[in-house]
Amino acid sequence: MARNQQHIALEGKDLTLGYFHQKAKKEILNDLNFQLYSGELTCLLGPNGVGKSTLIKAILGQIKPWKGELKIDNQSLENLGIEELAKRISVVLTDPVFPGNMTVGQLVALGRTPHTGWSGKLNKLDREIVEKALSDTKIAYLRDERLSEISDGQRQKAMIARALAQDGKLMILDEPTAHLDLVNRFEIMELLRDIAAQKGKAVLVVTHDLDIAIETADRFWLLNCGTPLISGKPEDLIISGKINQLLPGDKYRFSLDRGKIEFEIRDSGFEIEGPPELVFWVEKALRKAGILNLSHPVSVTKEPFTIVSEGKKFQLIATMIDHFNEHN
Ligand SMILES: Nc1ncnc2c1ncn2[C@@H]1O[C@H](COP(=O)(O)OP(=O)(O)OP(=O)(O)O)[C@@H](O)[C@H]1O
Repeated sequence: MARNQQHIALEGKDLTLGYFHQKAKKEILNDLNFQLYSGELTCLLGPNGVGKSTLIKAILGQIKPWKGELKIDNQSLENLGIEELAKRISVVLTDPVFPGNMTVGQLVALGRTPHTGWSGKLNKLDREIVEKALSDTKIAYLRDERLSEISDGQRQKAMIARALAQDGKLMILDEPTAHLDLVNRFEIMELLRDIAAQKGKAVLVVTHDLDIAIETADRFWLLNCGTPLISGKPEDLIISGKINQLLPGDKYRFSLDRGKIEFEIRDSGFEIEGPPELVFWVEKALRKAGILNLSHPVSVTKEPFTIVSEGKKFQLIATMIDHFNEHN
């Protein structure tokens, strides 16, 4: 969808947030401006303690902004009651507490509560929506399983199914992939991306999982202490170097070539010849082994992988490092 047709589901204007702590004002975020678009998966990234959860609390109406305004569908949050917010925003928070003997089906049905009232009685449409949420998240087979008897990844999908059944136009998830294995982390994020794209929802995910966020997110919001919120396509933020906002100091840098965080590459004393992708891994292993310069030139060849140094040949980096350590 072209930008000028994109629907702004949530907007923050000059937002300042904080807490009252022991009678003193503790400002956490100031003058934030942002727009969250429908149909997109947006990942909110930033260091520990920068205020990501604080921003989520404000969006959920749990804390009031000290300054500025939050708008949902162009309506000020202040004018929306808690019940109205519950219909518009589906939330998956970290470590939710639900009784272990509750079944997956019952949990997902709870998502309908804002629509059914507290009686919790589901009508035909509610039941259809619950079934659809179970099938969209591919956990219909877990319907009768108890929450205490399924895996963390399955429970996370059940929480997402519950949020889907709630059917808010906005979905907010705080670290939904924490504690999951690599495949499940990808699966959850891809599921969220599909939900955004196919159902036109605005999905905001707080995450520390930079690799997977790069693979799946349509947009990043980068938060850092004392700087404005940076919003953009992950690829644009990588190319412009703005992604390095996540890495204060000069110890680490985001490598444009490799697409991940690395130690800042300073001029090394290495003279290694060969295909760049092999030289890269040899240099990395040497640096990790504390070897920061080589007294002799080294060359690397492919197929079979061979390292040649001082007339000696090594088929493994480990053997070369052992040799180097023994003779230096
Ligand atoms: N209820 C509270 N009262 C006072 N200060 C608080 C409260 N909750 C959080 N803070 C402070 O606000 C700051 C931001 O906390 P927040 O939980 O929003 O950070 P975060 O970016 O979500 O961190 P993390 O990545 O570790 O989850 C921290 O300094 C924290 O100590």
